[in-house]
Order: sequence, then structure tokens, then C-alpha cells
Amino acid sequence: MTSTMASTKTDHAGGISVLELDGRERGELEALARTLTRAGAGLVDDTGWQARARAESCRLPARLSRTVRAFRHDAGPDGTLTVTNLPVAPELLPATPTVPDSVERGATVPAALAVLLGCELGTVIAYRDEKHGALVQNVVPVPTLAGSQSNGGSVQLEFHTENAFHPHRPDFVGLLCLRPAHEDQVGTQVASIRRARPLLDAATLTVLQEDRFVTEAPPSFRTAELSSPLPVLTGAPEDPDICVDFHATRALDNAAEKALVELREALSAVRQDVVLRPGDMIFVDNRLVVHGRVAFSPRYDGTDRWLHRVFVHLDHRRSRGHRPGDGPVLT
Ligand SMILES: O=C(O)CCC(=O)C(=O)O
Ligand SMILES: [Fe+2]
Repeated sequence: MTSTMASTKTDHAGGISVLELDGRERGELEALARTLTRAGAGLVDDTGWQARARAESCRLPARLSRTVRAFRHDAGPDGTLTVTNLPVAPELLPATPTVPDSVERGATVPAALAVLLGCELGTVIAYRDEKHGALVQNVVPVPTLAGSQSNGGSVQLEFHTENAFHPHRPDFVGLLCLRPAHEDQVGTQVASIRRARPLLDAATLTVLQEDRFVTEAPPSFRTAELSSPLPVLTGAPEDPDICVDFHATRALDNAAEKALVELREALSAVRQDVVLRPGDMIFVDNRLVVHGRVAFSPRYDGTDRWLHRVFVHLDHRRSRGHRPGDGPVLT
């Protein structure tokens, strides 16, 4: 299935939810983001700036606010929300970065937009061992990472729950497109367990709910090497959460391995490819949806695909033990 970003908000039956901002809403949001570029030290990772962004997020256009809050309450069968026509002007951007661990420290208009929308959804957080703990990260192709299962790669990125190994993984992942891929068809891929579950038989679902899987941490996370044995599906059996990374999760026995293969097939069958264009921001409910990306061919000449990424938690307090100094960055 392919979803285009052309429509106004669709209902849940017709594909993933899309909210297209109108010209007035886009203008209001641009003014708000511009205010934030001048606030405080003008740095996203400054706690004073973040407090200001939280306060300003109360002034989002009402329709956007309503849509984000409804999505937070229930992310729907596809577990994703895409907001389009955000005020991003690709012609005004610097060259797409090409270095590993690239982040956006400056409170630019796109960085402010990503944080504003993230604040409306919950609390924007980051991880110390990933991209220097910066709140706004760049998803860009990096030559030395081309073949890697990371967002700097350009090979097919396997379906994953973001930071699946981490006890406080994000509740939501937001990806804002600044610059599209050359092919104009490089898709972020999403697949919801709410769509895939009906394709799985009862015995497979039972195995997936048992402590028969371990997930490795990426090499950059030095603190946690391997999760304890855990289920892939948790919570209400008729509407479970999913936590799996098809690159990093291993089954502990043959039946569990078979269940993992079947889960992957079911998710692939309900997969949707989302081609993000400049000014499109997709939010993925990381408890219901796995995401990945198709392979593509970067040029590394400053014109490649460029996304900003933010992570959102709903319960900031719950991760306090992982947040030294009560800041937004988790260990
Ligand atoms: O490049 C994409 O569309 C998604 C990359 C990804 O999985 C991530 O940044 O978390
Ligand atoms: Fe990801």
C-alpha cells in the first residue's frame, strides 16, 4: 500500500491519518516558530529554550492541536499521524549534512517546528548515547554508514521499534522532512500491529506473548548490551503493544523463531510506504507501529534526503531513574 500526502485528514478506514494545514495555519505556525528562533540562547538543548517551546506549543493552530491530542488519546488502527504543509522552505536550507551523529543544535524554524509539535504530543526526550543526546537529530545518509542498519545507512532499514532494547523507549517518534530524496519515492515504511494481528494464528500470538525473545542494544549504547528475555507482544491480547527489531531481536527457541518469521510476514503484508516531502511530519506510535525505510542512492553532495527526528514520552516522571539531573536526556 502506498499513501500519498495530498489529502486533507482522512478517516481511519481510508489509510493513515493526514492533516494538511491551510495557508493561514501554516502562517501562524511559521510566526510561532520564528519567535522561538529568537528565544533565549536560540539553542534547542538549552532548558530555558525548551520551557519557552513548551509554553508556545499552547498557541498551535486549534485544528492541529485537536488532531494531535486525538492521536495521543488513540493513534488509530494505523498508529501514525502525518501533518503536511508545515512551513519548511528547502531552498533556504544549508547543505544536507553528511557526517555521522549529525544533530540540530540551533533553534532553526524546522527544529522549532519539530519540538513544538512534539511538545503538544508529550515530552521531548533524547538518549545520551545516541547522537550526543541532542533533542533534534538529523536523519541523513552518511558515506561511512551506507551499509549499516542505522538511520545514516542507505540500504533497506529493517522494521524496528525505536530503541526496542531500552526500558524507556520512546512512545512516539516524529520525523519532519526538510529535503526529499532524489528519487522522490524513498519511503519511510510503517506497519501497525493492530492491522497485522488478525493475520496471525492463535498459537503464534501466544508464543509472541511469552518471554522468549532478547533484543540487542546498538553498539553506541554501552550501558545495556542485551535485554532480558521478553515478549514481543504485551498488554491486552486483543490489542497488544509490539516491541521488536528485526535486526536486533533474537528468538530463544525454534517455535519462537517461527513466530518471529510469521510476525514479520504479517507486518510486511500490512506495510504502508510513506513518501515524506518537505514540510511533512509523520508521528509514529512506537508502541503499536514498527518502522523502517526502503533502500536509496545518496549522492553525498549536500542535496540528499534530510529529516529531523524527535522522540516523545508521555510519562516523563516514569523515566526519572534514567535521567540524571532531571533533564530530558536518558542514559
Ligand atoms: O529514514 C527513515 O525514514 C527512518 C529512519 C529511522 O528509522 C529513524 O530515524 O528512526
Ligand atoms: Fe527508527
